[in-house]
Amino acid sequence: MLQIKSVTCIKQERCLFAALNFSLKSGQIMQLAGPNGAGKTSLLRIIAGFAMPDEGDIFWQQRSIFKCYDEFAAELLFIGHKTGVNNQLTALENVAFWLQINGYDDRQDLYPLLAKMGLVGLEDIPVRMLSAGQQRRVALVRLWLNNAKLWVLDEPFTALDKSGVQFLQQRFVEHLANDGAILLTTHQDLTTQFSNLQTVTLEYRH
Ligand SMILES: Nc1ncnc2c1ncn2[C@@H]1O[C@H](COP(=O)(O)OP(=O)(O)OP(=O)(O)O)[C@@H](O)[C@H]1O
Repeated sequence: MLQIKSVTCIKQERCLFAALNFSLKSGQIMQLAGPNGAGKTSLLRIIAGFAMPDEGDIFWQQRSIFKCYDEFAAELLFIGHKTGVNNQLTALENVAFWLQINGYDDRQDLYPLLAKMGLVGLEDIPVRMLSAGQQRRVALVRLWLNNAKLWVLDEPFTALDKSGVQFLQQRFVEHLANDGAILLTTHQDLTTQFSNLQTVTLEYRH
């Protein structure tokens, strides 16, 4: 499904990683580990096609993502550090917008979806007035609103409480069972036992 071939990244004359190789198949989850500054976000951004590697290439279904980016992008859901949520809008308005751009029926009842993420009573408040964890919950509603096969998630558990972390991992299980694949960074251990979990660790290189 996804192959990282011989990928090198250099930032400010520091080589973050060199000739990195790994692959991810459908049904698999991969945790990218490593200390602050090791290059995890840089790698995720390259894999999502937002930045070019200094060397190497990323393949999706055997083709370079840089040569078939539109097809790859249609299969990708990237949720990064910045939540991608419009802070001026309410949670409900954000979700209605995502539904529209993903071609879903935007007249459906959105309240149950927000309730799933523990946002009952907060649906109509501008997102900027929510806590960091609540804002992240709004951002993560997107995991229920698309058919992307590959999820690339940078620190998805940040600011979530225990129940949020658990709920998110249940969603991961569903996605993997539907032949999806997940690549994520997290500084905390996953609490769900995933049978198809792989870990890649980036060391901090000086
Ligand atoms: N846009 C940029 N321009 C220059 N240097 C950058 C840029 N983005 C990141 N870096 C540098 O690249 C290195 C790796 O950063 P990156 O964010 O990929 O690390 P990380 O492993 O995700 O860290 P963390 O665990 O703290 O999120 C850091 O030393 C950082 O200063």
